[in-house]
Amino acid sequence: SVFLRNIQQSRLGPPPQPPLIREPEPENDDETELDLPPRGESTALRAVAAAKTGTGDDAVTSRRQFNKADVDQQLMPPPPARPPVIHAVTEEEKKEEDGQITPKAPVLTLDDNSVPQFALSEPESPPMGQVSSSSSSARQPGCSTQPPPRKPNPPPGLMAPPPRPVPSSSFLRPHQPGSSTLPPSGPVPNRSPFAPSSSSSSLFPPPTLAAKPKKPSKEIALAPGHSPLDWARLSSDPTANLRGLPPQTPYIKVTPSMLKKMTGRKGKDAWTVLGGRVYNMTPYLPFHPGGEPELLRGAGRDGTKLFGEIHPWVNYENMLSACLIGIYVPEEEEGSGSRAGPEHDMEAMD
Ligand code: HEM
Repeated sequence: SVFLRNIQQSRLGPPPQPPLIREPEPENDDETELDLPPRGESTALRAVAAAKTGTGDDAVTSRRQFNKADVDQQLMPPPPARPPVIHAVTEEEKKEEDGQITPKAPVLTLDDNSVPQFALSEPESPPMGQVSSSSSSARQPGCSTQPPPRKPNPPPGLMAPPPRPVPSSSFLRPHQPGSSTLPPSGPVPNRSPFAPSSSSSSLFPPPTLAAKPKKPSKEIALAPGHSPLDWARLSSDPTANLRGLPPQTPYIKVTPSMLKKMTGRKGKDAWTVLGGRVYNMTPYLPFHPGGEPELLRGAGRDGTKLFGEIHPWVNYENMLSACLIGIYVPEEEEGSGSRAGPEHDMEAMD
């Protein structure tokens, strides 16, 4: 059996060597600054031991690793000092300490793994390389209302930041002594609907068709109980005698000589002619929205033209139906009688 075992060993060859477990090379030389046992050093020590005692691939590999770690340590410059963890005290935290309750902002810290954030609204933020170079002035943009530190000269090896873009609009240009913040002088587009425009595409009417400025109203404040509604109630009352004539007096013919005496003065009623008919305006005087003096302008004469010039829309026939005296007739017809007959269309009015 010993013989057979030797034969098998000679056929199979030497037993396989255990695989060399190589520890990963240190990628971050920062750890050499810490108290942790440097892996590169332990590898180098093991390589030295292997080089002294053993031969073969293991020893060669260990020697190669030892040389590489040694060379790396000599060639690589020392890493930058690790910046301390910065806790930027925000304004909110200050207020919170004072007892004020305000919405809490998240605590922002800077450590090795955090990437400094830059916003376009903070053009004064230091470039990326300056965050770790000046740890005392490093702040997270937006954490404090204090202005960011003055931008120092970039350290050697860092490119200077690009110049700030100059706004193209003159409105955004910062104020300079001697310059005006007003828009640049020049023709300003006039958007008035009445502005003269060379184009005919405007939807506004031409100035000639635009509404004219209205005259100031001459309406007066009517006395209590003399509103238009009060007049409508009074004029519709059949018991009220608004004609100023004896009751049951028929419609009469009124000549110009008769009319001119009825001016509303000297104890006389105010008669007027509107559309060929004679009305007694006396009971309507305190109800006239334009005032008594205006109404009296038409008394004792034909007020048709004057009435139409002021308010042609007013329906005088309905409003003064209870104040109708008769019809307006020329002087020569007066002798035929004061009572107006059917030939004067007074019957139709009834
Ligand atoms: C003939 C002589 C008259 C003259 C001079 C006259 C004058 C005036 C004036 C100046 C106004 C004010 C208009 C304004 O500025 O808004 C007015 C309003 C008025 N007048 Fe006369 N008026 C006369 C006869 C009458 C008569 C006979 C009646 C009734 C039938 C009448 C009924 C009215 C009414 C209802 C208003 C208000 C019109 C409105 O608010 O739209 N007026 N009048």
